Amino acid sequence: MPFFCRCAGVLANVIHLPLSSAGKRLIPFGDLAGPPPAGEAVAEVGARPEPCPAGPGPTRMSVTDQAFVTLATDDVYCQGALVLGQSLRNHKTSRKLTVLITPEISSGMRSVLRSVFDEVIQVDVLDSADSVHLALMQRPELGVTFTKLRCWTLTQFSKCVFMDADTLVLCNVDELFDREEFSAAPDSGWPDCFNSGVFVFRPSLKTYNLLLQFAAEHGSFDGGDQGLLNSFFSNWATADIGKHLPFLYNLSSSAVYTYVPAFNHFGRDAKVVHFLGATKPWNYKYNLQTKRVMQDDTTSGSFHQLSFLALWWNIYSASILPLLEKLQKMEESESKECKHTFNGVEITLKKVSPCVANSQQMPELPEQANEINATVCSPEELTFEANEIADSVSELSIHLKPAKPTPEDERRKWEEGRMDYMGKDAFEHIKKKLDAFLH
Ligand SMILES: O=c1ccn([C@@H]2O[C@H](COP(=O)(O)OP(=O)(O)O[C@H]3O[C@H](CO)[C@@H](O)[C@H](O)[C@H]3O)[C@@H](O)[C@H]2O)c(=O)[nH]1
Ligand SMILES: [Mn+2]
Repeated sequence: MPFFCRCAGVLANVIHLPLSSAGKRLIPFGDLAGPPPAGEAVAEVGARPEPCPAGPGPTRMSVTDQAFVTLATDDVYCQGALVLGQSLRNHKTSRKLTVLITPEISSGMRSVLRSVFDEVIQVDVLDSADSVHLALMQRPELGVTFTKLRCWTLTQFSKCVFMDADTLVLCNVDELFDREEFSAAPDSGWPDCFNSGVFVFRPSLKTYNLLLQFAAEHGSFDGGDQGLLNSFFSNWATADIGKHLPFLYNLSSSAVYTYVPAFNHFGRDAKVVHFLGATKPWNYKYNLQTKRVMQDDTTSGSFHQLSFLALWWNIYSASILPLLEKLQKMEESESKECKHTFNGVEITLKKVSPCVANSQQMPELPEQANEINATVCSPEELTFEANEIADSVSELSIHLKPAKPTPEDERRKWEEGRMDYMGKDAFEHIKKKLDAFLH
């Protein structure tokens, strides 16, 4: 059987569709915290009066002049946009789903986006090119987030909710459209500023032009859109509490880590999780069989963070991967890996031994969390299990495809004495080149 067929079989075997199993709301930490005390959800100041409904509610009348909007300027951020869009669909939003993309997005990815979003709209990149301020945040890549400002040009809609491609909704959040421009939640790093990962706005060319003018005159204090928008909507902190979204609508997964008691107390009502910071869900690897996120030297996370990450990957493997598969059959490869390759992105499905997988993941887990306890294998078991069930265990990861080295890179390598003696710089290859040159 060709390997891609076996991969498909593996997927069919191990992936469950937790989000479509109606009636169950996926709160990864719910079981740990026990049942909510009566009336707790109503006691929150400024939040919606009833708790997050359990699972998708009844289908609502669709509202065509309002939309959730996100942005992706490359195929990697598209993976995030797809999971966000799917999470909004899973929770039966009644609003349109729109994604802004830039010319760099591959045609394959565009067609996948079209199967999740109602509208895929191309815009040109706006870049702050403000390396000094971006360096302060240690995020030189965030200049392109100025492209977010393009969302004000979507004047076919009367009101929109912008959501970063690294956010995920945990329940229906259509009530956000009851808010006015400019509503946003506090930033966990500096709560007198809002975080620009989730905000309510009214598209308007007038506002758009004012924003561009403001950007040209004042720049952004952090080099990204968040600094600019905070300076532009500068009375957010003090003017109207109605424009302060509860933190539950933009729960930064890193804040969970800094105030654990608050998270334990309020976290069950979280509605939107935001994976802000340099490490995104797609930088982790995911074990399809155990449904757990794996860590290596470059990634880390608390138990709660890992639970949110697992939720992201659940949606990715259950709903997004099949769309990618439809588009492009996974290739057979000698290293027992299936790969989807898009413009600059490789999505890899790899067979691994379960014990190897388990040994890499989750640090210490709370005792109650037995449903996600790691399997501990002795060396004998390891050999046995690797032989017996390696076939049924798969690992999923998303990578940036390494860019081809330029001729300058190659020359520098030679100058620094770092030749690839065993590969393309092996004597036989050099001889071939010389022969070709001489003849
Ligand atoms: O190369 C990129 C970078 C960003 N984005 C989009 O812009 C958003 C913001 O970038 P992100 O990496 O999510 O930034 P954060 O780690 O969330 O950092 C913070 O700082 C950013 C810059 O000010 C703000 O845009 C964010 O909302 C704020 O949470 C993403 O979600 C994407 O929608 C891209 O499409 N391509
Ligand atoms: Mn973000």
